[in-house]
Amino acid sequence: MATFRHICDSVAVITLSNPPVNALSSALIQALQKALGEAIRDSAVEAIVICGDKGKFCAGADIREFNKPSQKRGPHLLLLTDLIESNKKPVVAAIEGVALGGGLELALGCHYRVAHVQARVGLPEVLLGILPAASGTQRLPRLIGIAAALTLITTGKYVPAREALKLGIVDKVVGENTVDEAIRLAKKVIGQPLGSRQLSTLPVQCPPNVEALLAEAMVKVKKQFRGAQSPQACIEAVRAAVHLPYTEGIKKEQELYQFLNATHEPRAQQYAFFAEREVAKWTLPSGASWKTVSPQPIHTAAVIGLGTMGRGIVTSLAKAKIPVVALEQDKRQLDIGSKAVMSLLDREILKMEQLGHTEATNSLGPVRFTLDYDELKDVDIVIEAVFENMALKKDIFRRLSVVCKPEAFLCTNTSGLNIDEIASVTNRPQMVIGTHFFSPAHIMKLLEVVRGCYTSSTTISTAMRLAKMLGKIGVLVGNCPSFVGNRLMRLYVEQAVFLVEEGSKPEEIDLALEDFGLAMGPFRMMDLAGLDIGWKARTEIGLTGPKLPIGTPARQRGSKRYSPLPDILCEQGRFGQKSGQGWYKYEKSGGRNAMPDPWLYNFLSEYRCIHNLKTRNITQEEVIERCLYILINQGFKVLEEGIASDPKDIDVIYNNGYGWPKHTGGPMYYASLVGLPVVLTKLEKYYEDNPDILDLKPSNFLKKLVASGTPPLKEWRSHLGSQSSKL
Ligand SMILES: CCCCCC/C=C/CC(=O)SCCNC(=O)CCNC(=O)[C@H](O)C(C)(C)COP(=O)(O)OP(=O)(O)OC[C@H]1O[C@@H](n2cnc3c(N)ncnc32)[C@H](O)[C@@H]1OP(=O)(O)O
Repeated sequence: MATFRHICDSVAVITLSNPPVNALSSALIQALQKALGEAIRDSAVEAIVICGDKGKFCAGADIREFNKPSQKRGPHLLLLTDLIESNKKPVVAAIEGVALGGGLELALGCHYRVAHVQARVGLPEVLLGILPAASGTQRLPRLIGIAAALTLITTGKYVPAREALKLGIVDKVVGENTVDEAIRLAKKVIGQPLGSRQLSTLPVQCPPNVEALLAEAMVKVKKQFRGAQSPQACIEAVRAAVHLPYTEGIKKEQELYQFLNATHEPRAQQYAFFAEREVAKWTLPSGASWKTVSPQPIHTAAVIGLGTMGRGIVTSLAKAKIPVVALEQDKRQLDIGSKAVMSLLDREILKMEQLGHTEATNSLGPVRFTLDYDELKDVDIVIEAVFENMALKKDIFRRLSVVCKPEAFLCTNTSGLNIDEIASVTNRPQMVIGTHFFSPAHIMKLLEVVRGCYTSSTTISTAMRLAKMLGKIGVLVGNCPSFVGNRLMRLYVEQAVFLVEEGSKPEEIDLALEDFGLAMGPFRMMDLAGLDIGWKARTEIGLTGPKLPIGTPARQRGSKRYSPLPDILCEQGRFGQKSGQGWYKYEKSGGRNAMPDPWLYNFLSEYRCIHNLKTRNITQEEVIERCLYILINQGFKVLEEGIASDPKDIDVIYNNGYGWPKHTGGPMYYASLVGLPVVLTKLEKYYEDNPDILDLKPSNFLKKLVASGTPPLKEWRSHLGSQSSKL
């Protein structure tokens, strides 16, 4: 756990050991306390180095222990940091890999910190719904000042070693032999006064405008993490560091920690943390799984199409150091696309340089641009990323069948087209898979990996491995129109439009959902994405436009309610931000500043008049419930149909691809927080009021769970019964 071995020349080295990341479990904290006690008492020891086993200092408190009420990690760790700091023998932290959360707090208790150049440090507690409660909010501001500490503590950002050196978090950065260097430093400072190295005793250096700084930070986090309490508590704790002596500040830190711990946020965020790691551990009903099926190596890749998605995917591959061949259909598109890719790559290089990488250019994989399909003949994987047109995609896949080597995997980046139809035109349907990237593809963490009926488990394994190589979270889902993410999203957006027909204003709906915590309300999101995209898709399938049978009622398709509002806006040339007007108006075409549009109010009045729609007062509560519960209800249907195998798959998709607030855990976790009987009763009521909105009808699976006594979320899967899985 924590071992103490004697080193020559009187320096004791204590090694933290708790694989895989040396997290501070209560057992490790106890072992560390024991080892420290021994080293302090041992008169032959004059200095101490603390390091981590297997090249990782410490990833903080053991999150697996968070839900065990009897654990007392915090106070223990806090006492330990005080014990270390007040010790007369100098203590040096040798930071390799990571020093995060409690790991960094431990290092801040030490008198000196030496870091390996590739190490990262940070206080990510805020991302787990808590705050650094082992003195981090009090010691860090004393070390690096209020502004920098606020940024680190409220964002949870990981800082690379060189940046940590600039900020003053670490004293030295080394390229190798971190522990040896720490031992050398420890020996050198034996006998030197430690006063200035005891952070708790230092004054906080406050700029004159400190209150303004804190207020500004508060405004920022309230906007960025709407509805979440931990970022605000972090600021309150830093405010305590500004105004109170250290011991009083610590009391405040503990109080705020207890307050947060009593909310649902820590549990929700920690659920989200583990869910993200669990989804990589896929299992198929056949028994094949990540453990049994090896991925094939991917040394080279190709991307077809250099539109917005293709450019991001090429950049993402280059960032993962995978050599890419990027193909376009004609010279003009190739020129435009290649320039755009080069500019994205330049930005990546700049970012890396700012983070202290000296050889940033060499850390990207090479990209070759071409018009020639023959250049694809040797690549291990192809990702087609042309626009959403089935005929075009099929043409490309036919061609790939001929050109690519037989072992090459063929992926289609589609947000909803049928993978089986695409696979069926190839000579290797078992090697075809959907890879639904999210825009911007080089930044967004989510990758929906869509299994078709022919897709082999080796192909799944390879695509999931690719996600990991790209630093993304791959979530395996089944093949159905719009897969999981967009299938749920469509109903949420449609519900928002129905609410506008019934009397809400777009900005009221956006505000309600943004206050709930969604990154962007549905109308701002539609305007950003472009209303014409959905319009084209609806025109293609005959929901609107020339293919719509004559005599179809304007607000009905089959037995379902339909709103033609978005179609009419498009007919008026209102495509959203790109045309300067959509649900909102903008300062110019391409403008970002959404402003309520009086034109729309008049238009809506006329529309309601024509369709004989009576407006009514719609509460925020109804907006949230109808928009979110219809999405959640569809989540239950997706589980019932075996399109997703577990509620956490849906939550990971929403948290990482759709701006769902992580502090509520994701839509399915949120449903469990609200209580399934409540969700069911509300859906029943809304369905009764709106019998033509068929998707409000509660799913059988939701009803089954409630009838079974509302089991906890982790047991839902076992209640699915023998459904026909699409996985
Ligand atoms: C009154 C009480 C007050 C308490 C005061 C003290 C408390 C301090 C609070 C904290 O310290 S909270 C924890 C803060 N630390 C973090 O948030 C770190 C989270 N981890 C990561 O960011 C990453 O895992 C990593 C360390 C950068 C490694 O990333 P990598 O991509 O290499 O691997 P992963 O797949 O993410 O993780 C590998 C493996 O390790 C598990 N794990 C990671 N961190 C922790 C942890 N802190 N506790 C427990 N387990 C952890 C992770 O779940 C993976 O496990 P698996 O079984 O292999 O899936």
